[in-house]
Amino acid sequence: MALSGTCTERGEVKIHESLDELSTDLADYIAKLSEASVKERGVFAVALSGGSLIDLMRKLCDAPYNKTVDWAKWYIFWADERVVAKNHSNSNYKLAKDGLLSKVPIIPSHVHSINDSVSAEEAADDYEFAIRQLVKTRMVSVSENSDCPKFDLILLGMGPDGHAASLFPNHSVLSEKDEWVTFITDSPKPPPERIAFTMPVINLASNVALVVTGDVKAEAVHLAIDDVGPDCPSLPAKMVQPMKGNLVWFLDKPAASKLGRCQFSE
Ligand SMILES: O=C1O[C@H](COP(=O)(O)O)[C@@H](O)[C@H](O)[C@H]1O
Repeated sequence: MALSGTCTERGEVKIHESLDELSTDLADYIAKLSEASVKERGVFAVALSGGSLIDLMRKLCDAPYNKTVDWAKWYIFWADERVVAKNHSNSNYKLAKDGLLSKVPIIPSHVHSINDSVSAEEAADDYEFAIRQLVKTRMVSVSENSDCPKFDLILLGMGPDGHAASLFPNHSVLSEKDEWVTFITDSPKPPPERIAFTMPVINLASNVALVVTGDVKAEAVHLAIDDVGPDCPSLPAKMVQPMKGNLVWFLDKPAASKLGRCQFSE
């Protein structure tokens, strides 16, 4: 069973006894959001990341979710992508295709991957243009006070350095306010060329989940969630603060091992 604690500005924090338990809880959370969104808007616009997240989503491919989720209503995006060919082992698209998308009946034309045959800058521009068209048709919802996209769910991982999507600590793109999709060519983690949703787009989503496992990430989890005072470095994961949406952290015990702030109850 997950131990759950609500930390006011930092969202709900769920700590799991095992990766198996976390995967079940994550599948349940995504399935419930999908059901609510399809009921309310007729569609579910979800942005994926790469890394360990996709394997942790694996239970969605099994019963009951493979049958109960309304896959035909899903629209898939990437909160970050590496600018490599789609069949490259570094591609977040390939990871998701192999681990999830090829195993459930998602409509291929609903899968919005990046153009990988251009530069990172052009890929970011192309992707933003594609999202703009889908915002016009409301396949992606729009925020109340701007023309910005409001994804039903953005699923993020976090690196040991606190990076989320491909937004790395101290990088200038962290302060990007005008673009929806940005690019980098100097990622400290290979491959160097990547695109990512900007912080404003992440923080306008209706729901954001940060899915983080392993003791190598415990210090960054502590810095991102606990109140560590004014000297706390500005971590991308800490900057994930949905303005009106809900934030949920899915952690395993090793990732949560340095957390001090939350009081948890079963
Ligand atoms: O490079 C990336 O890393 C992060 C974290 O990956 P993880 O394997 O440590 O979970 C991932 O969320 C992001 O999508 C990816 O491009």
